[in-house]
Amino acid sequence: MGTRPEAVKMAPVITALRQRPWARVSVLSTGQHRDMIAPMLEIFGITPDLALDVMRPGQSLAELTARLLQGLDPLLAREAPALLLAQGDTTTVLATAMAAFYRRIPFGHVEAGLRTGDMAYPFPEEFNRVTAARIAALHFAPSAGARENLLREGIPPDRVHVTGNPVMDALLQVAARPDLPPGHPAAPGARMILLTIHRRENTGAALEGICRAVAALHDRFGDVEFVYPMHPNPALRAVVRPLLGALPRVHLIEAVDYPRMAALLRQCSLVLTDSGGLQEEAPALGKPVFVLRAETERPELVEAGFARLVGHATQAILDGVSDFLTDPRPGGGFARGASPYGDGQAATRIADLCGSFLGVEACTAG
Ligand SMILES: CC(=O)N[C@@H]1[C@@H](OP(=O)(O)OP(=O)(O)OC[C@H]2O[C@@H](n3ccc(=O)[nH]c3=O)[C@H](O)[C@@H]2O)O[C@H](CO)[C@@H](O)[C@@H]1O
Repeated sequence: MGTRPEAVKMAPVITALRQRPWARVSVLSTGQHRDMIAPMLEIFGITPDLALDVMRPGQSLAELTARLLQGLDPLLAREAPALLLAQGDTTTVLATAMAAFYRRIPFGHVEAGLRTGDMAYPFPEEFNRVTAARIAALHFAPSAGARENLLREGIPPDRVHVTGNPVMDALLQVAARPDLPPGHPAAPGARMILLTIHRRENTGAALEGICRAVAALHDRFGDVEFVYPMHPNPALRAVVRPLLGALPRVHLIEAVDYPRMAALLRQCSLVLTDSGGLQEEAPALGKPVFVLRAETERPELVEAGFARLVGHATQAILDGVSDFLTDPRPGGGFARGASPYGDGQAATRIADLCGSFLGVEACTAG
């Protein structure tokens, strides 16, 4: 794993595998987002066993991929795992799948089959996940739609399993903790909107467009407070601070740890985000989502009415969110109900499937 979302989604899988008598699990952190991954793993009581140090200032995606391959290969030669797992669509996942291929180690892909159908969007993630799927021996699809995408690409059906998304396992476990911290202080009766923005395509003019919509909503609705845990990327902060920093009911805060994120999700009335994970998490806690992207690889959320795709244009966001805030219906016209991403038992299913793939499942009986 290399980034914060990989940590949150793999933590339940690591825990489930570690409970199997047949499994010896090594956790490898590639260091892609080292500062964000370590605290996330700590929440789940996980410490990486192996670590790479691949980040260099200003390096290109090609350099990062090359450095990952060079770092992974000797580790795979030494550890010689029976199975290698990675989650999602980062450069770490692409390089892990390729390194496994070169060493002829079976690769299992968690969160398999998400697609926009556009290689350029999101960039480079669509390429990363399509390529990882070509290599994978085992595909753990979060939804029936994701499975269909893989079958359309010619992946044999017996290799594709709908497990749900382990983000559900992580969220439901953490949100149920008795020591969940408080969310963010807000005026009595205020409606809180949780905002996060971090995707490559939402920088520069796109980010400005989103911030102008937030500023206009702030001025239009006096009972609304925004809480924005900011991604550490300085390029994002340089745009956000001048546009939103002085507004009294827009709270720009540092990135929060996962229990605090669960508390903010519980507290909020609405989520505005370009995050994949938050799109999946918000409906699980009954919160509507406006997706600040032109396309989503999670169409089931939009089709079932849990989320609306609103892009980054100021007027579209302003109109969409204003309609929601003035809609008298409960939930503002958004759907509420069972999440399309499962019941919080994805990790157990993934561990079971790894066991049967390796032919050791009999050892887990009882
Ligand atoms: C194209 C795309 O959609 N790709 C996604 C992308 O990940 P992402 O967009 O989901 O990433 P983030 O938004 O960073 O968040 C992730 C987690 O961090 C929590 N969080 C957030 C802010 C904070 O202050 N404190 C927190 O605790 C938050 O609740 C959530 O669980 O790559 C993943 C890896 O392959 C993919 O799986 C995933 O499809």
